[in-house]
Amino acid sequence: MTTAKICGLSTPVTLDPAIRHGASHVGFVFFPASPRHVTFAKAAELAARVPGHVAKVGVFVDPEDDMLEQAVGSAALDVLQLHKVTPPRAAAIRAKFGIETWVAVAVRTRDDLEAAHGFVGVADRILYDAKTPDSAALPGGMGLRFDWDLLEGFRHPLPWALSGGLDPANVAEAIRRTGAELVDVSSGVESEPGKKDETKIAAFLRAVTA
Ligand SMILES: O=C(O)c1ccccc1N[C@@H]1O[C@H](COP(=O)(O)O)[C@@H](O)[C@H]1O
Repeated sequence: MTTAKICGLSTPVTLDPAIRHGASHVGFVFFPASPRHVTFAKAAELAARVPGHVAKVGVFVDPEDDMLEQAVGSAALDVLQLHKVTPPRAAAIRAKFGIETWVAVAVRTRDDLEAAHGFVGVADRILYDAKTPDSAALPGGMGLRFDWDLLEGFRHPLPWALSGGLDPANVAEAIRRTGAELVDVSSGVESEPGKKDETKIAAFLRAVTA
């Protein structure tokens, strides 16, 4: 059965429904340039509402150790989701924190998928996400999707998840075409950047389990 992470939650009024409607993972973004960025204090407040069966994922972009320490300490994170890290850096973070570690691989072409092989032994999961333009402020969370057919026949070296441009209308097809066991969404369940929408969250989670 496919499970789902709702990412970029920043208020109790959207976190609670995400949990109630069946998210397996909830994501908190620790990246100041993002409209979904949460402070350590806010993350602590939100994390306290999350029951044990739902995993708390911290989303980071090339983070310093100090940022990771404060986020892990305040929000009792279960998973570190790392964007823009090299395999040696991912290995160092995983060794230091001893927490399940996901690495985002940005995809535009079939060759981009090969980067996943570099993370064997240093990450627990690969998150395939659409590559954003070089000029973009964010490496994710922009509602961009990549060609899912690129995954066809690809021998995944690690457990993986699908993200990038998913929404309530396309997620069922995405799961059918790629066989993803875990899907991740941020902007596709928002009414505007950074503003999560309970109705869209519920529709997304319904579509995942349908
Ligand atoms: O959501 C963000 O603001 C963000 C910032 C920095 C790195 C990653 C971010 N989000 C991740 O991006 C993907 C896809 O998002 P979308 O559904 O296309 O909007 C997702 O994995 C988020 O975790």
